[in-house]
Amino acid sequence: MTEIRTKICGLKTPQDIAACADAGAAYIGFNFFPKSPRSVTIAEASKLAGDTPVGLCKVALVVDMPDDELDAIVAGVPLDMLQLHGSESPERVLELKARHGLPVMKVIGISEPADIARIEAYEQVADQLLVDAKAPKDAVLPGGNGIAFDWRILAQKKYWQCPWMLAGGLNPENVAEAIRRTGARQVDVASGVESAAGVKDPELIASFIRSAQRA
Ligand SMILES: O=C(O)c1ccccc1N[C@@H]1O[C@H](COP(=O)(O)O)[C@@H](O)[C@H]1O
Repeated sequence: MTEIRTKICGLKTPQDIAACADAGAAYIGFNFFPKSPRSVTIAEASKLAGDTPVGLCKVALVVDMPDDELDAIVAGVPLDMLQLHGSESPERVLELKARHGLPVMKVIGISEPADIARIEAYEQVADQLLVDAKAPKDAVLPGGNGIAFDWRILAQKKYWQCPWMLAGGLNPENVAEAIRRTGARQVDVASGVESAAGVKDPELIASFIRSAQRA
């Protein structure tokens, strides 16, 4: 059986990093969206990256970020991957891959079956896809809202040409069912492993990863 790989997003403290490493996460996310309760500065992320064990993939989450700001992040933080969580075009994905020499994971928001077709424009240019719930129109955050989409929509998917990850409203209670229903081999969570907005809970992180790996 293939191992399920987990990404824990929005880490802010060395304890968060240790909890993810101890529990066997494959990826950790540093959030650079200023309005998020999970956002970190370049200096904070740089320190956290220094505390991260080798082998744990360090992902920077950015949303439609201008070049000068992203240049500063990439210069200041040792990263392994960029996560584009805005309305970045396929051309922008290619541009950022070339500019920074880092793999890019492009997020596609899903709320109805027609949204699946949007993935096709990215599967040949992105290194990974993150299939997340589309944020409600009035939401402050474009992700991290703890909202799941109807996983049956993914039953209509074909197999994409790059690895993909499932996100949106996942937590220790529902992650195993989400994996079984969608066939995802990688899962991502932010709010579902927190005791309060932006505060990660080591027990919930461990429980999430255990549940995913036993699915
Ligand atoms: O987590 C955030 O604050 C956030 C802000 C802006 C864009 C994306 C964000 N989070 C990403 O969304 C997924 C799903 O979140 P959740 O598990 O439903 O809370 C999360 O894993 C992040 O990649």
